[in-house]
Amino acid sequence: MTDAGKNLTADSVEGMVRLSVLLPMPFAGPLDYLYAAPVSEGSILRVPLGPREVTGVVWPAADTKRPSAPDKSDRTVSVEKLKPVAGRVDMPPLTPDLCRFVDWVAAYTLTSRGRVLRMILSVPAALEPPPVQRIFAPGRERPARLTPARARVLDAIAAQGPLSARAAAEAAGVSESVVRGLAKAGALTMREVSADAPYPLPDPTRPGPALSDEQAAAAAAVCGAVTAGEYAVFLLDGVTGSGKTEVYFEAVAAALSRDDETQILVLVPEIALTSQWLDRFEARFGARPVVWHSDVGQAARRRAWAATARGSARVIVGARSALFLPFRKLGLIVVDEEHDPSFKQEDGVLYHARDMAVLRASLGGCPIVLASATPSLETAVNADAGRYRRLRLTARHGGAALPDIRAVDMRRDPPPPGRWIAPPLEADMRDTLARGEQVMLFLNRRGYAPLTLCRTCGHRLECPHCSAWMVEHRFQRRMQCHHCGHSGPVPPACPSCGAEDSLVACGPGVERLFEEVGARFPEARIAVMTSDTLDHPSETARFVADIAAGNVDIVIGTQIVTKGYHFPQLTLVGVIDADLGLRGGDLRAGERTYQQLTQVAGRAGRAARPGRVFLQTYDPAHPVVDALVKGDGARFMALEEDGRRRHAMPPFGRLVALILSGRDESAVIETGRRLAATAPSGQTPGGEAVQVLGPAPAPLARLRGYYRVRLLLHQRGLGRVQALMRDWLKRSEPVKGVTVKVDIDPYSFL
Ligand SMILES: Nc1ncnc2c1ncn2[C@@H]1O[C@H](COP(=O)(O)OP(=O)(O)OP(=O)(O)O)[C@@H](O)[C@H]1O
Ligand SMILES: [Zn+2]
Repeated sequence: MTDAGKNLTADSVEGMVRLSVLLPMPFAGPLDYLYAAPVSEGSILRVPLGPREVTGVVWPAADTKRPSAPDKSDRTVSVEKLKPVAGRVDMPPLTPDLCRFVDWVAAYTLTSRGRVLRMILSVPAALEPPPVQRIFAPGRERPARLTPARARVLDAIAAQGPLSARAAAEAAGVSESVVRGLAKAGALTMREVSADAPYPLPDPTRPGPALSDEQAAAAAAVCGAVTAGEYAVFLLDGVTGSGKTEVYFEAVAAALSRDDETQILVLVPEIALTSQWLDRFEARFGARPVVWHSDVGQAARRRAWAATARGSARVIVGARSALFLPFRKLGLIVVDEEHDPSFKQEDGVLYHARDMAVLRASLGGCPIVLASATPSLETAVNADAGRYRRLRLTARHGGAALPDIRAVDMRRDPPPPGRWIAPPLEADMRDTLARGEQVMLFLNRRGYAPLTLCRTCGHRLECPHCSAWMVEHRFQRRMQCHHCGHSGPVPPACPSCGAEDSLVACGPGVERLFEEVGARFPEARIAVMTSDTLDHPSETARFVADIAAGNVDIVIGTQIVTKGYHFPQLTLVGVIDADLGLRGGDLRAGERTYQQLTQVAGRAGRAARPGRVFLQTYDPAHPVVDALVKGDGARFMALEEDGRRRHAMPPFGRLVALILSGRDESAVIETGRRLAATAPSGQTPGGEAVQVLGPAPAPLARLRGYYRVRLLLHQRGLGRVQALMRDWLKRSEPVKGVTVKVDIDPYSFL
């Protein structure tokens, strides 16, 4: 890429050009700098800022169509005051559609463009020249003295090709000084190469499985759009185990086959990014994709970022932040498990990765596939309206039946006191194990018990920093707050009344369930899968391989087990508390519980033998339970849709949450009062009714020592709310020390 790009953004100023440069920092708009020559938009530069030198990007003029955020313009600064650019970074410019994406995300989420750019330039080290590595190859001289150690080094390099000193020493079982000695003697030559080996290329010409008619039709539709290179949104709506992954792999193959440059992004919920998925990809394409998520180390991040920017990384699979990677030529996006709540980012810039992925596809002109067995209502409504194209897979692959789901009425068939598995589930567990098949028990609660209280005085163990109970983790012998991570030893006596041996655990967590299962099935091999026991991907891989190989009889897990696993011998799923997600009554509680239980039920009977699912519930008539038992998800979603439509709730209306927090409770309350006093009400210019609810203490009224208060704006219609929100926020100053977080389209109401 040369400087003589065609998108010049600069005015000439006495031989120097004026460039508008956006910095990855929270303040409002781009700043102007001078440079000796025009530079293409998107180019990455080093510029002075006060005493520092920082990275910035030559920014295109605002897109007139975007919902514009008023920027502090820098245009008024006179030329003499502008500083020159310090230098250019050797990296291809960000593409025009990526720059526009930053503008749109910032405008939509009501944040500054600089903060969004910071999510793109997330790996500063990737902008440095790649680290080099010294490798040693055979030289011209024969060493005068050929000791056995030296001979082994020469043999290793002759066999394996050029090696680093460390690798050669390891291969020969000698110290590195032997390698260096050979180099000094001229028997080896040293050269410097980039430490980043290129990623192996996935091969799209390898044959995939023979697809069923339904699968083939779905794949053809997506491949058509991929080959045409045009924006289209597909909803791949297929029951669990129907081969959605196989279908989108075909689209990946089509995108790879287009040319040598097209890149593909697959977004998955973080915990679904499993070794099983990666193995499947590798089996299909002969190479692993580039992986991007929070557990990827610094060196791998740097390498992945740079390779994405340079275009040499072809397939990237990642959690939501992968959406902000600097692709050169994006030709396909897949969002797997599109309904998953973890696509909503709840820290920093609050965005929904699925929605922003659709935006990115539309700006970049590429197709996007949203895949799910339980599409979100948002997506389903878009599909029904014809904005998205729905592709259905109605059957499991290879004729496997969907599992038989039944409710266990806990009022009629309760487990004995202090136990959590009801008799009908226990009986089926015995039969299943006797047949040599596997059982999965699902309980979405980490730790031993959700609550510990004192039998003598009724005191409950609470987190000192949050309005939340401390959760006992018996495996680690500690109490833990699941909101802030605060932890401490299990107290020997009640901290309130001092009574000894008086603390009792209330309710079940997975660890307690483990205890019960161990006592009732002493012969069974039991594994507990939670984020506590699987804190590293390699550990998860081992666990999963063990289960798939049949070395485990009973798997007990939290939501971590619901995502995408395929265990052929697993035929029974027991949901210990099907009502758990329905309590609390947030807007999407029913929808989310339906989705989660469908996913976990979908792990049962995926291969030759049929599956059964037991839902333990105190309310078998609840519409969610009823829909699962009758296999009538469509009716449940229709009901849900009716309710939302009637109340003009998303996706038929809009919500914006304001979350106020600060150390001083009265300052937080006062800020809430001010915001309420200036709140919009009545009708928007578009004629949609708006109403502001609150301020009210957040359900998590204290978090990490901060007091929290919430307000909720509800607009009965889908007009844009951003301008209204900006005006409102401008009208009232928060009290000093109070932060106001704006959450457009909130998913969490805590
Ligand atoms: N056409 C096919 N030929 C051979 N195997 C297939 C085919 N389609 C699907 N399978 C296999 O069936 C199993 C289920 O498929 P897959 O995991 O793609 O389904 P899914 O719809 O993504 O499932 P879920 O939503 O439950 O995660 C996998 O082991 C997959 O390899
Ligand atoms: Zn806490």
